[in-house]
Amino acid sequence: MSLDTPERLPASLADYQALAQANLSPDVAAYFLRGAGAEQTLRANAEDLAALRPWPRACKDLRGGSTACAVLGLSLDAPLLVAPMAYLPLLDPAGEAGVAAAATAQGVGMVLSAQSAQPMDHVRAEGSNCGWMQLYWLGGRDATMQLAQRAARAGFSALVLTVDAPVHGIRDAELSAGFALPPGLRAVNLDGLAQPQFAPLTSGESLLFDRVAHVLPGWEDVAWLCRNAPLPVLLKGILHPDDARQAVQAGAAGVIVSNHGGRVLDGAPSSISALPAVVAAVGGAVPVLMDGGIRRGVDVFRALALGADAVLIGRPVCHGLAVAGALGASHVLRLLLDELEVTMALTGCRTLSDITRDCLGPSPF
Ligand SMILES: Cc1cc2nc3c(=O)[nH]c(=O)nc-3n(C[C@H](O)[C@H](O)[C@H](O)COP(=O)(O)O)c2cc1C
Ligand SMILES: O=C(O)C(=O)c1ccccc1
Repeated sequence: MSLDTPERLPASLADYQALAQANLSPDVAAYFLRGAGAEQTLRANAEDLAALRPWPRACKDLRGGSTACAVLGLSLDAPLLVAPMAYLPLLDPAGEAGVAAAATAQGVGMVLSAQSAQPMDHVRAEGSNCGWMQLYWLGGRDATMQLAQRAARAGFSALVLTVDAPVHGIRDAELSAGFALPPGLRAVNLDGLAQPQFAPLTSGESLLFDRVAHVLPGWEDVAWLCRNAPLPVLLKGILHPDDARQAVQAGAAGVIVSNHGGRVLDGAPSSISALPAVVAAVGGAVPVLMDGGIRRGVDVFRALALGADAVLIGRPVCHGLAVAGALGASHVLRLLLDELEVTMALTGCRTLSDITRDCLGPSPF
């Protein structure tokens, strides 16, 4: 399939994925599309969602239905946000600002990556629905707080602290394709913030355990950030219910169930399989979001049925951006929204609160 054959327009996110795969250079495709290790978790995210069966219902009253919702103060047309993703201008010059404009046009939210290659003020000027800023722990309290303050000044309304990637996952496909950032592309929003410097290793020392581990955050640092940051802090990358309980105890304003799209610990449980236990552990104290493997509107429905308050979309937005710039990203989001509405209508759900565990049919096994 190619964009030169207008008689075959992309009709689903799968079409966009195929087009993006065909058109991107192998190294960029490896970075954006592939996962860690043998990609077990990347596959499980989608497969475990697909195993859940929406249960059709007949003759329900659908008048006045809506997908609108509020998530931690964000008013959205549907419970959908673009996930934070680094270095989007590698796919199209519109980059993060183009995706923010697309999200805003479609009435969904967006989380800006700390590794955005465009300044946060510019991104928000192009798309005000880009309301949350993601960050990593920057090696110490001062630098992390400085970034939080930059985000507050730029008008973001929440921070998303990613806690599932204290070290990079080992991404075989990226390594073998030789992916490297081209000169000129960098995380501009981190300019001027102190980054940890490591003393040389002596023999027998491990870079990870003897250097990096000394600048990683503990729960006391997370609690400190939640207490002192100028904005509410969600934690992204929670899979274990005990971590979810810790997050609430530390003062997190929300929890995002995620395995980083299968890019960090290969073999980790799929997000959807981890969701119910996290929802139970949080017990309604704060919103629970999830991401990983959402490729159809029915997947959004499946996640909501298992208790998510909203979902984040990662790679499909990259596919749309790579194929047709901001318009492609916008169309990808539109397809998801249309599919969600149709799924709700066919399962007899008028509003998001109608989407419950009972809306899923018996397992085929
Ligand atoms: C190319 C790429 C870059 C990413 N960069 C970040 C990042 O900077 N920060 C972060 O918290 N997560 C990052 N993620 C993870 C996403 O936010 C999200 O958790 C994941 O992509 C969701 O899975 P999905 O791609 O199957 O939808 C990245 C994911 C991809 C694919
Ligand atoms: O690629 C990623 O998934 C990611 O989260 C990241 C982390 C640091 C720098 C760039 C991207």
